[in-house]
Amino acid sequence: TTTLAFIYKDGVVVAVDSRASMGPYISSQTVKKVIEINPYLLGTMAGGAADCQFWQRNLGLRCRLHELSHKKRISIAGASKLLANILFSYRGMGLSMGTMIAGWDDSGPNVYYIDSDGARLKGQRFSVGSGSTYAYGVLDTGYKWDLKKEAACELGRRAIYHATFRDAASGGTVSVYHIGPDGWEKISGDDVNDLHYAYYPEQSTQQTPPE
Ligand SMILES: CC1=C(C(=O)N[C@H](C)C(=O)N[C@@H](Cc2c[nH]c3ccccc23)C(=O)N[C@@H](CC2CCCCC2)C(=O)[C@H](C)CO)Cc2ccccc21
Repeated sequence: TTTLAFIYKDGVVVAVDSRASMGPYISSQTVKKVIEINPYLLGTMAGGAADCQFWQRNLGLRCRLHELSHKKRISIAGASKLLANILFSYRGMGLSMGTMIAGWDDSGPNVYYIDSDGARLKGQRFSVGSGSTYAYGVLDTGYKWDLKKEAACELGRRAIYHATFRDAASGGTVSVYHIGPDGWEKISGDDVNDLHYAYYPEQSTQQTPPE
């Protein structure tokens, strides 16, 4: 898996791949690794599939209960704390999760990294999963705080693409989301093979060979 999220001047970019694996076997090329907790909050998933899916859904339920009892949407800090506390309570019991909680609240764009060891970090750029080292190489090289929205989304897309090229446990499609003051929107979903030939047209067999 390769997932990433970063904040910049105009919001938050979240990008993920869609491969699930069981050892060397690719068990799926079409899994969703972004959970839409509410219109302003996204969660990303890496690690044990069942653990991620169960606890992120549980987080969504608890965020909704918070909203109903406080008549106000939960902050990103608050949502990430709910998840961090429950994972901490299960520490040492075998959960395996590396997730990011990203969104826009009164304090603007926010992203937190939370994992099953009990870590909870607020930050500007994170990448989580087996392909994260490759993604960081692209992300850290191309990042600027005042990127335009188009360029920010393309940076996220390219970082995940390059990770899927090198990491056998990442692949399928690259999904890119953007979170702004009006909430999240899905920007794109591209098959990594299409992206490959878009980035390296000279390798495509479709074109006429050079003279
Ligand atoms: C086929 C399949 C799933 C699957 O292959 N499950 C296996 C057992 C699983 O958990 N795979 C993990 C890797 C793994 C296997 N055993 C483990 C024990 C501990 C920790 C990790 C693992 C995985 O693909 N993880 C993904 C993220 C997942 C993908 C599925 C959606 C939720 C996030 C990754 O982190 C990368 C592929 C790198 O492992 C999960 C799933 C959900 C929905 C629809 C289909 C599937």
